[in-house]
Amino acid sequence: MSQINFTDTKHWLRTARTLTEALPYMQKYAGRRLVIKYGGHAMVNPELAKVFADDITLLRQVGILPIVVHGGGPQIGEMLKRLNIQSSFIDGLRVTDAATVEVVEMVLAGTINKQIVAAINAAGGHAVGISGKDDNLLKAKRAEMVKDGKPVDLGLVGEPSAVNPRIISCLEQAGIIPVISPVGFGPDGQTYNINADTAAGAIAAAVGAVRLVMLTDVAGVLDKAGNLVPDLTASQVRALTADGTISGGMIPKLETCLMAVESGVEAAVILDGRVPHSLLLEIFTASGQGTLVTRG
Ligand SMILES: Nc1ncnc2c1ncn2[C@@H]1O[C@H](COP(=O)(O)OP(=O)(O)O)[C@@H](O)[C@H]1O
Ligand SMILES: CC(=O)N[C@@H](CCC(=O)OP(=O)(O)O)C(=O)O
Repeated sequence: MSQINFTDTKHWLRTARTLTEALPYMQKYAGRRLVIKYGGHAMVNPELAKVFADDITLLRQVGILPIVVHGGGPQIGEMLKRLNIQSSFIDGLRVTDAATVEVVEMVLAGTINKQIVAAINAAGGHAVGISGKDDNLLKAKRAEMVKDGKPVDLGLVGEPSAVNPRIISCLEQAGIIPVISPVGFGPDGQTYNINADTAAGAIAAAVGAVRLVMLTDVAGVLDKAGNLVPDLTASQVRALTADGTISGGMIPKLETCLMAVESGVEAAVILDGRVPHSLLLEIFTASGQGTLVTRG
């Protein structure tokens, strides 16, 4: 519905018509938490990365509480290649040995986390980067996977066993945007590689987020003919998974969306991170973007 040019956030904010359109949504989301999963594929373009930082900053400036949980799968892959460490995925999850988990933590909690933090701060926001290890944010246990009736050993892949969101509240109270890398730790101090979608979903559920937004590199969930599916309920997601329409990285993404909406998050959205300002378009306009997942 909106014909406004979204390529410049400041222009967008100055436009009275846009403000009129956005105001009810600003009021709806004011003071509420929005968990934004920023996928590794969505962050490879530096111009889009700047736009993302602008949008996150803007959300905070209008009184919404964004929590960024980031991935970095392609960037981990590049570093593993440089180090001559072989890597493979099963149903969207990286099989992770001791050498791999070291690289995962280095790339996610080091390079990528700090890039995002620096971009938000350069955009005029206040961001602090943490990982799941900080203040016990993400406790993890070894992930269990069964494929074709047989158990699959993914190594040091973790799934959240407990989320302690205290550090998030502390940062928010100080006006700071938390930027979280999905590295967790087990009871014995073992570092676990948690898929960023899974971590974002667990955090969204634990903090009572109003929405979980997943920024990725496709328009949303596509059907077998390649057309965008605008809305999905839990039973439809299960059917699309069973008939193979959904594969690879889309599997943990949709499983997470289901878990989130079943845990009280109002809705989860899979959005095209390649479209400038898709986040603002989704949050502040009536014409939703991507695929909206609800309990149904
Ligand atoms: N039905 C589907 N619709 C859209 N994408 C799908 C579907 N099935 C599998 N995919 C794959 O899932 C990918 C998104 O997952 P992933 O690569 O893990 O993204 P991210 O790095 O953003 O987490 C898409 O690029 C696409 O290749
Ligand atoms: C267990 C597992 O698969 N962990 C992921 C963590 C990063 C991630 O999820 O990044 P994206 O969101 O960019 O895919 C990995 O090692 O690639």
